[in-house]
Amino acid sequence: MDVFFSGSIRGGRSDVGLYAELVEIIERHGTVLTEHVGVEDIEAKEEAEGLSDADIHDQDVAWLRQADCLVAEVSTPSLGVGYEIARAVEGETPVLCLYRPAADHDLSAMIRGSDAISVLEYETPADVESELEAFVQRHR
Ligand SMILES: O=c1[nH]c(=O)n([C@H]2C[C@H](O)[C@@H](COP(=O)(O)O)O2)cc1CO
Repeated sequence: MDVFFSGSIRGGRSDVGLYAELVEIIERHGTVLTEHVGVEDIEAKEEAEGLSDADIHDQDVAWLRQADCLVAEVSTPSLGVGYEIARAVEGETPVLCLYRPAADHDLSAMIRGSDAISVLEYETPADVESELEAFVQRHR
């Protein structure tokens, strides 16, 4: 089972450690196509590999098409994450968003207000582990 994990990169990297923990939980149940989202210095690595913005976009859209479901950490707002969520919804790929109410930003109405998107509020990965596992298992 393939999971697309979305998390902020250019929107801000303050939650990168959390992304890595969530990726680790999901990887117990399937393949995370985008585990690079949880890698500390990913932009430097992509640059060293010579990846253009078009390469990044096209690869991510291909992974979105391949994914059985999408899990997004949405506490740090990100244009790229919002774009990936919207494309997943359009493609009828199940979407689970994880949001920490203690974060600096209120969750967008375009996420919380969508019937096609499930939102789980949490404080630490341990709080959300069993529901996250159940979501991933349900969409294998
Ligand atoms: O270098 C990148 N690699 C990459 O895979 N992405 C994708 C995956 C992330 O879920 C999302 C982050 O978007 P943003 O950079 O706008 O915060 O976009 C985004 C970037 C940079 O925009």
